[in-house]
Amino acid sequence: MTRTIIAQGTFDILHPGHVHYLEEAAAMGDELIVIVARKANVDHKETPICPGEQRRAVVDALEAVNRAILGHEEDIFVPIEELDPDVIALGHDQHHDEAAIEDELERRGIDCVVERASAREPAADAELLSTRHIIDRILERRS
Ligand SMILES: Cc1cc2nc3c(=O)[nH]c(=O)nc-3n(C[C@H](O)[C@H](O)[C@H](O)COP(=O)(O)O)c2cc1C
Ligand SMILES: Nc1ncnc2c1ncn2[C@@H]1O[C@H](COP(=O)(O)OP(=O)(O)OP(=O)(O)O)[C@@H](O)[C@H]1O
Repeated sequence: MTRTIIAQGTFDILHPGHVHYLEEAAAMGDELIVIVARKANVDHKETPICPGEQRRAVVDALEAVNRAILGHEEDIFVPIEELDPDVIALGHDQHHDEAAIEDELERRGIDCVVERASAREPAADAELLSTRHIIDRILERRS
């Protein structure tokens, strides 16, 4: 049986940290589906620069990713109910609480475990492993 993994995030300006996360998530099973956050749900940091469909299409083009979809506008558990994954792979710094997600999965009768992925260690000196850091660098260099 196919083991389906879900990863999620904003994925505004891609960098090697995203690739690390998605490759690690893909290695947890057979099929990786990525839920790309809607702008309205990115409320814990600055609004993404790139439109949602653009963010989705670029993630969808990555080798580790079988399919990327735009998330639900209001209820983040609707796509999970539809996709019925075996594992939700949380990013190393995602603000979501594992126990709260597990409670909601149980409440909705979804049999799925929650795993936490690791952070990418900077491979080279000047590697920029955060969208915010890339934007800060652009502002610094171009202003
Ligand atoms: C299990 C799970 C499912 C998610 N599904 C959706 C969704 O359907 N729609 C959406 O806009 N965001 C969804 N998200 C993304 C969260 O809203 C997201 O973590 C956040 O907005 C993106 O921030 P980040 O890139 O800092 O992780 C989901 C997150 C998790 C953990
Ligand atoms: N350096 C990294 N190593 C491993 N995973 C990462 C790294 N950077 C981001 N991720 C993961 O990729 C997913 C999407 O991240 P997100 O789009 O928030 O990018 P970000 O670079 O962390 O953004 P920002 O720096 O603007 O907060 C999240 O699950 C996050 O944990």
